[in-house]
Amino acid sequence: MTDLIVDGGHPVSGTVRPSGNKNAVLPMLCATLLTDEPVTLENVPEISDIDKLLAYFEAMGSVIDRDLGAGRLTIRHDADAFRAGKGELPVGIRAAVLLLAPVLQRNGQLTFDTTAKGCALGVREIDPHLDIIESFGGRILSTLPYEIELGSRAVAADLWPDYASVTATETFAMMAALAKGTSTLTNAASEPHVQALCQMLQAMGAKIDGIGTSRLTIEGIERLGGTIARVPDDHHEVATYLAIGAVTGGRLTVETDMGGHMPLILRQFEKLGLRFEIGEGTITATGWTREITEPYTREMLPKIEAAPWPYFPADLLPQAIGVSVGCKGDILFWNKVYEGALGWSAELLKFGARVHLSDPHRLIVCGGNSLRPATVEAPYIIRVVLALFIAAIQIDGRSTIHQADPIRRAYPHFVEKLTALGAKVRWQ
Ligand SMILES: CC(=O)N[C@H]1[C@@H](OP(=O)(O)OP(=O)(O)OC[C@H]2O[C@@H](n3ccc(=O)[nH]c3=O)[C@H](O)[C@@H]2O)O[C@H](CO)[C@@H](O)[C@@H]1O
Ligand SMILES: C=C(OP(=O)(O)O)C(=O)O
Repeated sequence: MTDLIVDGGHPVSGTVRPSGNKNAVLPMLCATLLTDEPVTLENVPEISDIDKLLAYFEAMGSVIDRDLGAGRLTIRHDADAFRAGKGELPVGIRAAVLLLAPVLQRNGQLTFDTTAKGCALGVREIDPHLDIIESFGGRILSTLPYEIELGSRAVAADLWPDYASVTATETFAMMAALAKGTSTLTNAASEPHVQALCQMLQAMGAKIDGIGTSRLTIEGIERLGGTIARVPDDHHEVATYLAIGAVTGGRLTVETDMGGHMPLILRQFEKLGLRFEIGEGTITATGWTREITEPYTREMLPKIEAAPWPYFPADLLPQAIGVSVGCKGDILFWNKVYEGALGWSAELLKFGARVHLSDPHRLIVCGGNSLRPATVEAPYIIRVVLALFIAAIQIDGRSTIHQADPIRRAYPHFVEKLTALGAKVRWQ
């Protein structure tokens, strides 16, 4: 069942709890390889990327005890079991690249031939990861497949990469935590999920300064221990549910402790006419004016731009685009991260929207159109399925989204959660 059938025009109202953040739980799971002691993760979401990662761990001989209902998972990698394992690195998930550092730290060598591509957003580079590994003393012996060796203990490094990469910062943290000496990373990514990984490493004994900033300093230690860590709620999911509630004319409350991370995100959706109420541990979408906030600078087009944290996240830009097709005015969306993240936007024309792709990074959506239900094709991009869904659910009548299953990578029980809130949506 890969198609989503959406009967739009019904209010989505009530209260929902978000799941754990995919982009936090994946590096946290990979970091469990840095110790032989058990690690317990709480608030673990039921998503397909985790299933792939756990299948790999099991094939390598790791011991996993997962309580799906409680969202709890305990994992232990005995040194010998993992060394002798015959698992293949998972494909179709970007997080495969997050296995390079901890597997090297554990086994001293690694062979891989996966391209570690997840969503089809353009080139998904592995160079920043390999640069970091080489800086810590790793040697690339061959390419395609890549054979990497880390003969002895990693040696501390000072790095200042071209840009703030989420997964490359996580690779840095996993190399530096066990390296000999003190390492620094300037131009570090600081997304909530990067912070969550660093906090978990700290709880395992790592000495990390600068969490949440663009400069990380890590004093390496000889061994890390087990811990119990909670995966943070997914701020992307929080914003997505709020958008769905608002565009359907519902009143939707999300219960979460992520409010501190949300001000800039909510402000971008407010530019599209969404209205919110902030409570103690809750955010409620209360309405949608459809009016786009006009800048005082009259010669400027209203715009929403996505870039590395603390900017508006690239993983929320599609959802904002999905809202905007129902607005009355014009607005520019600017993806400063990916060079191939907007090609799907022609699908919006099928709903009767008017969009203009200025270049691979910029899209102008012209509002005020009368929209109609449509059958659309989703690319292999999780958040674009949500964009098409948000467009569909605001329009009276039945729409179909083909190949919608990438949402299983990040939005657990999507249909069940929405059905409980009054949405008319099902898999087919
Ligand atoms: C498993 C995981 O955590 N995936 C997330 C991670 O992917 P990932 O870590 O792959 O994304 P990066 O932060 O490396 O950025 C992706 C690409 O954008 C380009 N780039 C990025 C930043 C920049 O300032 N300049 C620039 O050119 C580079 O081509 C880079 O390869 O971060 C992305 C950006 O938040 C998110 O969309 C992904 O969901
Ligand atoms: C782009 C995403 O994921 P990945 O990097 O895992 O493909 C995403 O979570 O939106």
